[in-house]
Amino acid sequence: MSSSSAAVPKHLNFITGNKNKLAEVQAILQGVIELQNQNVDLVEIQGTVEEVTKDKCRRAAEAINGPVLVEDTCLCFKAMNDLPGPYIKWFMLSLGPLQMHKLLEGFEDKSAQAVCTFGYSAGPGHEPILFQGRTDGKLVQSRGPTVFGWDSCFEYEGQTYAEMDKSEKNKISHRGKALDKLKEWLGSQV
Ligand SMILES: O=c1[nH]c(=O)c2ncn([C@@H]3O[C@H](COP(=O)(O)OP(=O)(O)OP(=O)(O)O)[C@@H](O)[C@H]3O)c2[nH]1
Ligand SMILES: [Mg+2]
Repeated sequence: MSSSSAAVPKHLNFITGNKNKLAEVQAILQGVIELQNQNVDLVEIQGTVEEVTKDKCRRAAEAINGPVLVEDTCLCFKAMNDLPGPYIKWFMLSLGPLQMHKLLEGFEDKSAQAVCTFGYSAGPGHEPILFQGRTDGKLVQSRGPTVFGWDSCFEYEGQTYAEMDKSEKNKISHRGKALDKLKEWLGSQV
């Protein structure tokens, strides 16, 4: 039987191969809960971000046979009815941050939304619990260091993510907001 009930986790095993994500999650959860990390190459299905994250979470729990935290990040363009969404990684790999803005060149509306969805599962057979954060911004020509994905082409209130201090980004970012919900849930489990 599938169940979402679980005891309070003493630590979280964050399954990701993305070092930049890991660094942000470590910084945001510092002092809240111990974070471990394993890099497991997980198949990512097609679907809504919730479907993608739940499936990723179930696969991760089965792969390590224990409790896991996973995360999937989307970048959605309003002019494209929310595409590329969960498929942004492939656009990043193909275009890179310097050409990303060209995707919306033929559109007046440059609105973009960054969406971060964490999934926690207490182990195989335990239904994943989701925590989602969304930040509205727009797609712009790359400004700032091109260290992390599309940070340099996502502008929020006049600054790209890449132009902000890390702590500033974490306060308003899709990931920061999703982790606020995770922290709230951890607090409510005591
Ligand atoms: O500029 C950015 N600021 C961010 O805050 C951010 N978060 C994720 N990304 C990128 O968006 C795609 C998501 O794909 P994704 O969620 O499947 O990640 P991934 O495959 O790299 O790692 P994981 O699936 O092992 O966790 C990947 O290209 C990531 O590099 C970001 N880029
Ligand atoms: Mg991935």
